[in-house]
Amino acid sequence: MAKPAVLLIGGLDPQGCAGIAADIATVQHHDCHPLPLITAMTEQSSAGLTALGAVNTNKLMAQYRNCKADFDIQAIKVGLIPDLIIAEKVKQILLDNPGIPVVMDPVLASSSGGKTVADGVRQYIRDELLQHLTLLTPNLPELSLLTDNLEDVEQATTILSQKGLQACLVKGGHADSEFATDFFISEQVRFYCYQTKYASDVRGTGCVLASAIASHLASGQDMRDAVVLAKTYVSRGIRQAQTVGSYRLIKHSHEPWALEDIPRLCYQKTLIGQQFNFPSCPSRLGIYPVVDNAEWVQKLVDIGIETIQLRVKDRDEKTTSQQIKQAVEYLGHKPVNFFVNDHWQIAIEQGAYGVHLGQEDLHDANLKQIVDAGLRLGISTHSYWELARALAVNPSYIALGPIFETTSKQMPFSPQGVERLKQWVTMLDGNYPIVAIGGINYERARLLKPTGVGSVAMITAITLADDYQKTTRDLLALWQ
Ligand SMILES: Cc1ncc(COP(=O)(O)OP(=O)(O)O)c(N)n1
Ligand SMILES: Cc1nc(C(=O)O)sc1CCOP(=O)(O)O
Ligand SMILES: [Mg+2]
Repeated sequence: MAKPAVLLIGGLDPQGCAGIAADIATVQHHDCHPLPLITAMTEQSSAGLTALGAVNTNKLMAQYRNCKADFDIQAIKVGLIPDLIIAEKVKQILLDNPGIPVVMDPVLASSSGGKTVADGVRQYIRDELLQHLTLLTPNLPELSLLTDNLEDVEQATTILSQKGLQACLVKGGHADSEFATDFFISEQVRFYCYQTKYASDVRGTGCVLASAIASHLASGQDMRDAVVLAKTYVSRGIRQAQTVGSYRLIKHSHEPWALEDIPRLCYQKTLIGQQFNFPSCPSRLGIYPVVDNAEWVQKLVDIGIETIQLRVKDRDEKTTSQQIKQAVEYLGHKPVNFFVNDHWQIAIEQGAYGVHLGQEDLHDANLKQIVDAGLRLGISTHSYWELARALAVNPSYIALGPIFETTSKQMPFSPQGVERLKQWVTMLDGNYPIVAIGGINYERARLLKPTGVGSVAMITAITLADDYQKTTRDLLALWQ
């Protein structure tokens, strides 16, 4: 398959640290093809930016037409716009590519100091370009410059969205002593992404972040995943930063991420950095049937199942409560990891071993109450941003699904596949037990075993089996 082409509109830093040079390296590392369109031949050093060096617009447009002639542009990243004439050409290019994701890192002042872009450019970005962008990634000073010194981040981003901006990622949006926090806002969703602070002396990080997001969008990723993946890439790059000349630069690499590289995600400012300490559960939870009544719990535990979930849906409170109570009473002191799906209050009341919650369930659940009651917590994930959300909660295990196509539940996620599961097992190894779920039967469980995943959960493979006892025994023997 052809590599997605990403048009990079920005300035050349002849020292190769920021701007187009950083963009090219990033896009290439994301398996996309960079189309560098240079707006300015800057003169800069560690002492600052001394000249912007806007290029001739006829040359710029001739270069653009050449790119367009041979490549199918899948995303555009915009960086330095040195003057108004170039700004007008950038608008022309954006209008020429309707429906293509556009990420803009508004370079309004060089991080190394010195010359800044003309005042008119700032106004032009606000009045003429914002409405054509998919995402803007300002830092706090840039956000302030674009909104006439508004201090309040949420108010400032609201103003930008009134100008037609679709989404904004404010870097360092809520500066805090321990964490570096970004704020993402779009019409559909708003969230905070936070991480322990890394060294701040690394150059070109804004360019790398925006180019990485553009690359993920070019590859068809969801915006939330593009943001979380790009932030992970930047964090790892900063953690492994290398000294080059007078600078510290991001290391571009394909090495696996460390858990600390992934940002934590939450939906409320008050939850930034809030840690929970759920009790641990075995690192290998084994064969994990998910059933809808207490009778199934009894039948499967009698065969030797040690981890099981009661998932009662669409039943009244009284029946649900009775089912959970019946299962707990039957289990008594048996060494069984008994999880209750969704109904965390009843799980606490009845003294279950743990609770399983999905991402939406997390909005309503009182996690502190679950921790205080000593119950374990499992969380569903189906994407990287959901993983970032789960990590913020620090659960007892993380479920990834659907690994294969499932008929048991309608969901907007395509199958994750075996390779993705393998990647998560490596990444979370030793920190979080993983449960794989979705379309898993005996044959598929056999395929998943070499990934090292500690547990496979299933509904229909057992509950609709011709001979559920034989199927369960076979699965237990396979997972020995
Ligand atoms: C082990 C396991 N993994 C995932 C799920 C799904 O939970 P959730 O996303 O909350 O969806 P519902 O089960 O409530 O429909 C699960 N139950 N168990
Ligand atoms: C309840 C559920 N949650 C999933 C997730 O991906 O979060 S997949 C799923 C259904 C699993 O049923 P079966 O084993 O019959 O495919
Ligand atoms: Mg649920």
